[in-house]
Amino acid sequence: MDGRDWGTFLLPYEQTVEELKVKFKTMRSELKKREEYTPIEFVTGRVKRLSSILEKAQRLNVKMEDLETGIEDIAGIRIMCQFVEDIRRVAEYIRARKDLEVLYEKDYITNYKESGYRSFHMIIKYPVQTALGQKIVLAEIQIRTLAMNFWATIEHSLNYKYRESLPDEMRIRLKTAAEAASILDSEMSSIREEILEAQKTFEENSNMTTQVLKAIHQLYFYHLVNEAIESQERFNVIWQTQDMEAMKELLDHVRELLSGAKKDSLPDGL
Ligand SMILES: Nc1nc2c(ncn2[C@@H]2O[C@H](COP(=O)(O)OP(=O)(O)OP(=O)(O)O)[C@@H](O)[C@H]2O)c(=O)[nH]1
Ligand SMILES: Nc1ncnc2c1ncn2[C@@H]1O[C@H](COP(=O)(O)OP(=O)(O)OP(=O)(O)O)[C@@H](O)[C@H]1O
Repeated sequence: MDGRDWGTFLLPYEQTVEELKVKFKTMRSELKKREEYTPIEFVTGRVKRLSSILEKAQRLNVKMEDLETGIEDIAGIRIMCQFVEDIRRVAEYIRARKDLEVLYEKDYITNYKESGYRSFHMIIKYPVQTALGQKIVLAEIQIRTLAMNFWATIEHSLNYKYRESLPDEMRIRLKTAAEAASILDSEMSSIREEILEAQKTFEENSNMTTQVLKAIHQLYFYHLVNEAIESQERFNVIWQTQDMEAMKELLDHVRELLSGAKKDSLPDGL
């Protein structure tokens, strides 16, 4: 091992992790304010411990002088999402950023690892402004769902690096647990789709109801009193049954009455 000052070596990585955490936490709160929904649930980050850097360098045959390029995750952040679909959205936001450059991506969701591990990884180049000037460092961004994170956290604590020494039975059970987490993600996504669909239908129905009531009210302005009363009675019946097809027909009918009345009320010659 060389005699470099390891504390100083890690400084730009520490700054990178702090800056990236702030940036993605800010993105979370901004999106929440703008769109009421944010694809980012929470963000964590860490600088790899020296012992882990050295162990990985040995494992990957990276020379000491090549650590900065050979170990890509000395600085790492992790973005947790509620739904699998959110992961693609977050990746899009990252690709569009001007303050970093995506070097490459690893899609362990489509191509999950032998262990069962699922996540979306991006390796980025990040320019960090140090007291000595700009330094470009590599950093890893892991994007995953809460379920993927639950699995990976537990599997990590069971020491994924030494998986080779795990009994086969344990390996298989961990893989089965990863499948279960993936099924949970799919199920939550489909429930979410249905909830969004139901919310949309509710919104459309409530808009139509408002339009019908406004249109009936307008009939009085054109002295179509009988038509207004008859339409209101039809509305009352439809409202009880919540038959939105019939509501649409009523809306069309009242609109026809209104456009006829508007034509009749135009001055001669127009
Ligand atoms: N818990 C868990 N995490 C994993 C697993 N595979 C990868 N990871 C995480 O993803 C990171 C990147 O892994 P890889 O894409 O395989 O890249 P790598 O750094 O060349 O490979 P490693 O030697 O596994 O670190 C790792 O440093 C871990 O944080 C796994 O099977 N289980
Ligand atoms: N990109 C990341 N963002 C946030 N936390 C991470 C990231 N990568 C790893 N961690 C976490 O940091 C802790 C220490 O892990 P470590 O630095 O040994 O890295 P590892 O990625 O798990 O392993 P490897 O040596 O294979 O890269 C673990 O709790 C791990 O889950």
